[in-house]
Amino acid sequence: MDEARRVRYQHPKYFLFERRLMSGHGPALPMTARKSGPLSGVAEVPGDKSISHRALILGALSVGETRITGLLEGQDVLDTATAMRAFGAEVTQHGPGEWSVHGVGVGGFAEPEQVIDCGNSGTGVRLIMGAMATTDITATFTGDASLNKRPMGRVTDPLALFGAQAHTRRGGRLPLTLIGAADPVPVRYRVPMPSAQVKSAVLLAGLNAPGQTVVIEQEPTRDHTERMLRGFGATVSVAESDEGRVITLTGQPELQGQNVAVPRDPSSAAFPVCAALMVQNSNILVPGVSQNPTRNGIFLTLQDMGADLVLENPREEGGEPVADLRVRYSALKGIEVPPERAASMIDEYPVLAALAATAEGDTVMRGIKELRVKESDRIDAMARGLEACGVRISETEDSLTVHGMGPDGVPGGATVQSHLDHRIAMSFLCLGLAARAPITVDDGGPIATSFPVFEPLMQGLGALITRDNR
Ligand SMILES: O=C(O)C1=C[C@@H](OP(=O)(O)O)[C@@H](O)[C@H](O)C1
Ligand SMILES: C=C(OP(=O)(O)O)C(=O)O
Repeated sequence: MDEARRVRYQHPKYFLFERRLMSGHGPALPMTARKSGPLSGVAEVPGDKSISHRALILGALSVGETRITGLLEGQDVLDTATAMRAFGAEVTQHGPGEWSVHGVGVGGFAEPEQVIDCGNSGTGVRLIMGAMATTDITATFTGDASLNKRPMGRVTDPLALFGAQAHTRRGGRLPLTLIGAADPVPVRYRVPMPSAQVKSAVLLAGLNAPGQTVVIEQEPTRDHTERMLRGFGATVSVAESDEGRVITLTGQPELQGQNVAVPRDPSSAAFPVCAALMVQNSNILVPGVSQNPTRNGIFLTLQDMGADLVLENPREEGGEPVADLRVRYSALKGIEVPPERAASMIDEYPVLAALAATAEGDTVMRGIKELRVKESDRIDAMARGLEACGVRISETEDSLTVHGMGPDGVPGGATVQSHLDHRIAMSFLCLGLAARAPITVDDGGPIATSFPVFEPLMQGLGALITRDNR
């Protein structure tokens, strides 16, 4: 058995999840959440998914050793680790969350012998396509049924400007083969939608192009790639202009392996935090969560809704601002979420929509069109699921309004479809802890892509969540 598979099989708890995700089909894993007593205790959520992908990819593009602690061992990140091995890096797990990468240097990727299967991960496939697009090699990428529906033209279009060629029969979707540019040229690219994945793919491609690659984003999106590129030794400057945020990268640096301490994931933290705000009399602590300002929109929004959410012990860890989140149950009021905040909380709208159902009044979420091209169409998935649970919603192409029913008002008593989307599954399981009747999600398997310990962690706080196929 190769190293990649061995590492996966070392996680017996998640064996079922991973078997299913690796094969791309198999039995669904229905899960049910029931009305629970107050949640209490300490919720140590796993490492940040965005930073974990980047630590592996930048480690692979560096010379020398990168040591990573706190790596998220979710399936999305494990698939990126497997891909980095296929491109020639040595990636080793030393203990829980402790990994090392011996990189091949910028431009040093080898041509993979196998198809690169990124599973459920948009971040994985888009960043890896960027990282290989300016090397004279060819690779074929695929994913699961969800990823293979998602748009890849948003990445292959700018990569073509460097000289890379994408071939797909599926209208810009996976599976696709990317032929890297033999003589890459640097690029100036204005990202047409708020997307850190597109920005990052262009920056990673720019690494092996001579001269300066410039990426312009109209709205700031998560900035981990810029921060980490600098940390690995690249020259990256950021300037605000009338056009937006202008990021300039000097190509062909020699990146040096680094020590990366991955902070805990704010997107995962949002689930126990919102659950504690739905279940009356809850009081939990979520320590060491990243408070990067490009990621903290959900916490600001919860405070705007009236949440008793206190950031204790703010500090810097591994170059990221972090804090311990103390959350006490609070009766919330619906608000209009500032649309300019959308990019800083894009993955948190599903759980916010669930929480909004238990608030008093309407919660209006606008400027969220990007949610339609995530692991599922998240506006549709939340709208249909909430309706099934007896909650009234209104939606447009780029907005969702949830008409709150108050702390005890959500009927529940439904089975909701998760559409191979971890965040939809977790959001409805959180809502089920506060609804009058249990909520079942048809398939909790994908939760292992980003938050493999969700179930034991929530149970440890007192949440009544069970698997239904025992
Ligand atoms: O760059 C990243 O790590 C991510 C960017 C976001 O996607 P988009 O770039 O599609 O907005 C986010 O939804 C995803 O979970 C992680
Ligand atoms: C959108 C997400 O991930 P990705 O795009 O990497 O699949 C997510 O984790 O919510």
